[in-house]
Amino acid sequence: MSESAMTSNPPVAAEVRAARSHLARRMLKNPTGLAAIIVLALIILLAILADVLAPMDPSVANINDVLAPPSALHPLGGDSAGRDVLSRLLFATRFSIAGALWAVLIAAVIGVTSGLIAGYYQKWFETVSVWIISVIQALPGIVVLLAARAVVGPSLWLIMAVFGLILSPAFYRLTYTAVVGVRNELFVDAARVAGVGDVSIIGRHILSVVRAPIIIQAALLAGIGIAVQAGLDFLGLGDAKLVTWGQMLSDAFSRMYQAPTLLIWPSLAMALTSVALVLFGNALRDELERAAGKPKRRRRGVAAVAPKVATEKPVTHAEAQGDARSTLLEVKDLVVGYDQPDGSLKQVVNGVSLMVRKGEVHGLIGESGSGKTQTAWSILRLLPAGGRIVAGSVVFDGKDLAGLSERDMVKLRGRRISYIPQEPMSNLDPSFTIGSQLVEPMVVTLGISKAEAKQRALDLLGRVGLPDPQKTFSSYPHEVSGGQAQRVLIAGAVSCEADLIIADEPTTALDVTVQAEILELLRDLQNDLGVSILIVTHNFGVVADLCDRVSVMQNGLIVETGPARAIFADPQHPYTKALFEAILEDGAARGPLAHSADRNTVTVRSTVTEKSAR
Ligand SMILES: Nc1ncnc2c1ncn2[C@@H]1O[C@H](COP(=O)(O)OP(=O)(O)OP(=O)(O)O)[C@@H](O)[C@H]1O
Repeated sequence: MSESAMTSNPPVAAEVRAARSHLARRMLKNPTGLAAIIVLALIILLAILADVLAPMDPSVANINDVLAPPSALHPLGGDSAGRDVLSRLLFATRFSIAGALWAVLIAAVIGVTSGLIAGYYQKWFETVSVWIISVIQALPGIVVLLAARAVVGPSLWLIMAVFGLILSPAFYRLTYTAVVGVRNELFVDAARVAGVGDVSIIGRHILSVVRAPIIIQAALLAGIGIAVQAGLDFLGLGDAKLVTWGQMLSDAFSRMYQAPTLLIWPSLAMALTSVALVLFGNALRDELERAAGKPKRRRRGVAAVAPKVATEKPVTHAEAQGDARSTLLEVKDLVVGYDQPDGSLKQVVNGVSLMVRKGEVHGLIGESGSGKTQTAWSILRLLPAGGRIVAGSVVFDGKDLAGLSERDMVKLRGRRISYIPQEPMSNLDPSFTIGSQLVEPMVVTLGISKAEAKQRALDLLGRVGLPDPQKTFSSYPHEVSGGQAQRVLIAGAVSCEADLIIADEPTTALDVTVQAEILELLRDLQNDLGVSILIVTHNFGVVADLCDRVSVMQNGLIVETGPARAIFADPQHPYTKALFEAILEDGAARGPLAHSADRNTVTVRSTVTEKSAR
């Protein structure tokens, strides 16, 4: 399948995620949503313009207007003290809405911030915040409010701030769950690898996912806030200096038999606002569900495998003559393990040593589950939760990355070491255009202006073979094919002029024809830029096509290492031989591969190789 053909068949989940970015437009097309937005906008407008619209001062009483019926002077009549009901209703709308919003704001700030931090960083913050949130939830809300009223006095703002604290667990749980769901997304990892800091990742990639559920929650809690505040005022516990719907209700209730209509206005205002808030929340949720259709997000699988201890030394081949390039990356005796719930350690890399020289393409090959990806992630220091470097060193350009602080690693990722992932689509955030995802790391990492970064991104998109860079720049990930997305990620990997690119099976998720094109692109870029590449693969065709040197991995160990040509010519380790037996054919050699004399005498039955040899 060609790239263009693939364009017509983008993954459904990607379409679905992109649809979220059009949520506001969809809400305006949803009749319930639109009606709720109009009603809420009108109510808020009345509250803001109360000073202008109110015919009288809401607190001025006139003995002649006590329980006065509606008239030209008092369109809604007078209350029990002879104050204008319409004016009071307008000001009550202002203070009731402001009180509820204040409580929701406090709840959102506390709940969302702690939920984001606990979900993203986890560890001790999660433990502490869960404990505090559980304590808040265990407190009987109304008792706390009454106690707070006794302590702080009849202040609307202080009481509603305490109510906001009581409401905060609702935001915390929502945000925490959403963040945990998205923090391990590949596009979040990709942003991290590109050198984007935690604050930017949280603000841009994580908050964008949780903001719609937060708005829904805020709408529903605002309704509750209005009801609780009215309840307190109704009981006479509110601030007598501020007119609210609760106070109006309390006043009307005391004169229910003389002037029952007084109950109607504040009740109507409360009911209308609460219903509009609930309908707004429901419409937003419906639109989200319609757009999401519960997309399945891919997560790294956790497979069970028996740990293997390093017992054998890798077979090493004599170095290629005249290769005096200096070492860029040296991994020594690397052991990676995952802490298990029973306290034991599951070892997945058992003492790997390998070396990548400047300007060299090094292949890391082995069967599925042999630990190639774990080795690559260890170099980037991006192991999933629970995983850690147990022993060994990862020396990059003279620095041991295994002992580097996270802050220093952030500076290194993207700038000095970049990453090309296995699944291009999952590594692009569906909510943002491709252009913005290329520009952001360049602005952060290279410190250049947005305009400069845009020009650079357009040049790179052209350089990686995308026919219409401007169009791709403005496209969302679901609007390009898998091959095009991989070209975009390759552009991203070279955008900050990294010295080392770690490519984790960069062609696995692609159609074979596209695989060949991507390998060709990598080869060209490597020749032009002289960048070092560590390529993880289980395909000898890829090694033959690209690599100067190769390390063969089995069960978390390197069993054989050396120049690709030497290993192809004379594999020593039984495992390497077995791998070759599985793929080599006896036919005549097809002739040199296109790019390098050092990589030119290998015969491999591989569509990829065949294509590039053509
Ligand atoms: N989160 C995890 N917890 C525990 N073990 C894990 C975890 N992730 C991976 N592993 C184990 O690490 C081993 C090596 O996995 P790795 O992903 O490095 O394999 P690989 O050689 O890259 O395979 P593939 O080619 O299929 O990607 C696997 O056998 C797996 O069981």
